[in-house]
Amino acid sequence: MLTPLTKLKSSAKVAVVGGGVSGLCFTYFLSKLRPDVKVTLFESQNRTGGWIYSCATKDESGRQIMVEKGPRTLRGVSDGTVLIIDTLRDLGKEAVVQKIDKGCTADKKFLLDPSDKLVQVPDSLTTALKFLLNPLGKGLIPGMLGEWFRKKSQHPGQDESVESIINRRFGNKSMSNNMISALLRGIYGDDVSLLSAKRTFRKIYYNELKHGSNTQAMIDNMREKSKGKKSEDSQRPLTGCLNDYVKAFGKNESNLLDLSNKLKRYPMLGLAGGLEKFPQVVRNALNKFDNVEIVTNEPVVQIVKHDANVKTIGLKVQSGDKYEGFDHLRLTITPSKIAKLLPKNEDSLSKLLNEIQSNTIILVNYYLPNKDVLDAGQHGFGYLVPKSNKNPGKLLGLIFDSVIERNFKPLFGVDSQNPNASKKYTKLTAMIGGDMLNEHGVPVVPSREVTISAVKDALNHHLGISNEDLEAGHWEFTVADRCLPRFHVGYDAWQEKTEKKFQETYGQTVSLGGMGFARSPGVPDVIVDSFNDALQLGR
Ligand SMILES: Cc1cc2nc3c(=O)[nH]c(=O)nc-3n(C[C@H](O)[C@H](O)[C@H](O)COP(=O)(O)OP(=O)(O)OC[C@H]3O[C@@H](n4cnc5c(N)ncnc54)[C@H](O)[C@@H]3O)c2cc1C
Ligand SMILES: C=Cc1c2[nH]c(c1C)Cc1[nH]c(c(CCC(=O)O)c1C)Cc1[nH]c(c(C)c1CCC(=O)O)Cc1[nH]c(c(C)c1C=C)C2
Repeated sequence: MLTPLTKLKSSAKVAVVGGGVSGLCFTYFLSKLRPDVKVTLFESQNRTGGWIYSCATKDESGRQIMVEKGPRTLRGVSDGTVLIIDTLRDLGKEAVVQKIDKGCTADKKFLLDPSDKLVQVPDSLTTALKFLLNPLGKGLIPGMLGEWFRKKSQHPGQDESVESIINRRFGNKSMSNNMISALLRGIYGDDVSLLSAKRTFRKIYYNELKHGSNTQAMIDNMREKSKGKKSEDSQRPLTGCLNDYVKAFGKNESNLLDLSNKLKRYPMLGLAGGLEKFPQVVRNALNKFDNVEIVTNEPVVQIVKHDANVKTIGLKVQSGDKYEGFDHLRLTITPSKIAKLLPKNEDSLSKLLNEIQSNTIILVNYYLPNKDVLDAGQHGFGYLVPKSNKNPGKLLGLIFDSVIERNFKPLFGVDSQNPNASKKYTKLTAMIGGDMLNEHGVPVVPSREVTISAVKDALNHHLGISNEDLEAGHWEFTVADRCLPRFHVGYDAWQEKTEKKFQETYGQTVSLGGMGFARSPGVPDVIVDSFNDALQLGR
């Protein structure tokens, strides 16, 4: 949360709504910090983990396989990733942590050009030249050369769309229509003409606000670096959440600093057996905590607020049971889902929450045993589809899971320990829709058959995979219904207003977490947010 939280009284009772990674980690950190506090976590499904779902299934020959139906990688440069890895170490599971080496095959990202050809996102002089010669690179050089001279926003400090700031800074529409639209689709599943620059493109936004241009920001930062003593990473003290984490749990600071610096060397990390290993490990630990109760298969349907002289808050669940006497309620579900829980007389708060809708993403997994149908030149992390592509299948992008899995290496073990390294198989995940599914603001989801057929066409056209190989594969279809909040222009202001309204209405008895209220929607970010709020409440 952006707003401060007050320390819980001794032996307080806390309710957590949502058993995704936010709710699990908030519960884990708080119940470790404060064994006197009793935490009850409510999860509507029969499993915890939320969108992190490494699904065990069988291929056409009945062989056990795992397909990711949500996230599969974590970025290396993030305090949240340090918290995840250190928690796995604490729980004796560090062996599952895997890294992707910088510059390895799986670190290559591609964009789909207007003629459905893959073009690698530049990571060298050769790939930069190829990119500039492709229509996707149109406007890049003149845009960058003239950036320093272009006018700043007429309304400094006011939010605007990513498309608006990119077109102004780079003096053309090609950048936002091509590379930028693709990159943001690959995180937010939404459109650059709607996404908030202040929230989703902070660097570009604050560079212009503070330095006048990105070029000037680069010059100023280089001057700062040459002025200041370049202290080695290893000597630079931990700051922010990691510093708090060391103090709160009595961690060895240099040990954590080493881990943080080690992780910064890797663009991505993953877990052997799937990313769901992490929420599973945390869940298993929580099952052994005396001060934690986890209630699954029980959707919370209403928050029960009492009149002013009663300081506690209650919850009603779908079965009709009521749970009373909580000193604090932690909500980790999306804003529009929170709105559904509010008492009937809170229209203004409900209206405010409903201003933020979420996009639906369809995930289609393809698995083909014993054959790698991707050409060597296509091996990489995956590809994204820019706005400039016709894109009849409404593809956001496609992840080459088998390439990632073959390139995973144990972070703490010996490199040779990856059983997939020499395996011949193809595993891909197509992500479809996002804002492209919306008709009058409401997601319209095509059938499994229509969607899989569109993905087959796309794999045939974009990657040259034969119909025979496509028909021989195993297919999975998952609708991640309203999974990603829409971070549109004005989102930061909306969050401040909503948190303030919540505190006016509920005082300190409610806090807001999860993707809608963390700095970014990624797993590391929601975990940092969970730790920070648990620390404020539990300090
Ligand atoms: C397709 C996709 C791909 C992604 N890829 C990446 C990636 O590569 N890297 C990355 O870092 N992040 C990625 N993310 C983001 C990542 O999934 C989220 O950061 C993380 O899962 C958010 O966890 P959460 O606990 O905040 O929310 P959720 O996972 O949504 O958990 C909320 C939980 O609350 C439960 N719930 C809902 N309503 C109620 C109710 N009324 N009562 C009780 N329980 C309720 C739900 O069942 C769910 O279990 C991706 C997300 C999606 C959708
Ligand atoms: C094609 C659609 C999507 C792909 N992933 C997501 C969508 C909508 C969702 C998503 N992916 C990432 C995050 C976390 C972001 C953050 O704040 O850390 C979310 C919500 C991770 C991510 N995806 C890409 C990058 C560069 C990152 C950040 C680094 C990391 O965490 O690994 C780009 C990307 N996403 C997809 C593809 C195919 C792709 C690049 C080729 C799938």
